[in-house]
Amino acid sequence: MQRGKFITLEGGEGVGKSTNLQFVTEWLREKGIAFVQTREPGGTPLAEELRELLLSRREEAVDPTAELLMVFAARAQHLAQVIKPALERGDWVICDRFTDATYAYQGGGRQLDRALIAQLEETVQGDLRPDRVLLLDLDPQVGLERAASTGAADRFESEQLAFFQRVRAAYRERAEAAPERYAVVDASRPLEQVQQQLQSELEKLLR
Ligand SMILES: Nc1ncnc2c1ncn2[C@@H]1O[C@H](COP(=O)(O)OP(=O)(O)O)[C@@H](O)[C@H]1O
Ligand SMILES: Cc1cn([C@H]2C[C@H](O)[C@@H](COP(=O)(O)OP(=O)(O)O)O2)c(=O)[nH]c1=O
Repeated sequence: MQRGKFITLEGGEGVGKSTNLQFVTEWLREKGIAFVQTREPGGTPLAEELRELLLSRREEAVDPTAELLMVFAARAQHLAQVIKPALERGDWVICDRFTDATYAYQGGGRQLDRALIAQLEETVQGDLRPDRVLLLDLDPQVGLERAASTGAADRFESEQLAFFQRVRAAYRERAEAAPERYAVVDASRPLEQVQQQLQSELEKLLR
């Protein structure tokens, strides 16, 4: 049995992740590919509880290292319960955010040491990495304006613009360092053009 493909969708706030996730899953359905759609932080009951803890706004300042460890705790559970079994069955996995978000938000945004993130990545994932990262890239000012129309701000969305500029820079830096694994999609273009590029990226995975 051939292992399924592991695809992740990444980007800052309001880049169009939800809209395009739907496009990707419709494409998978059309192709008749068995897949699991999931998200991080989350994807299992325990990991979803950790997500609630991570996203809820609170009086107490959250220590960045505590935040980082919670993200990886959720990820370990998600990998064991959902992602690895799916890939081993031959299903594809489409995940809304994964470890690139940790490099972007905890590494870029919170300015934590990338070497520490790499160490946890190795411990939690072994050599498992996404086959393809679809990175929706957008000026955070535009993204935050788009996101403002979709509900109350969570703990991350309440950060300042400079935080999201570091998030974007960290994502782009990762994509530039390993262009064979990343598709950088200019999300400032009309949706139709964004989805044309996504489709051609997905079709490459069938070869
Ligand atoms: N390429 C695009 N151009 C203009 N508006 C877009 C584009 N993609 C998404 N949007 C709009 O931006 C808002 C946020 O999109 P959404 O998919 O919810 O983003 P995210 O999940 O990344 O926060 C929605 O109102 C959506 O219709
Ligand atoms: C996976 C992951 C997410 N996050 C953050 C980024 C998002 O602000 C938040 C939740 O992700 P998400 O549901 O994608 O939020 P949104 O739709 O508002 O973009 O979790 C991290 O900080 N580190 C991580 O490793």
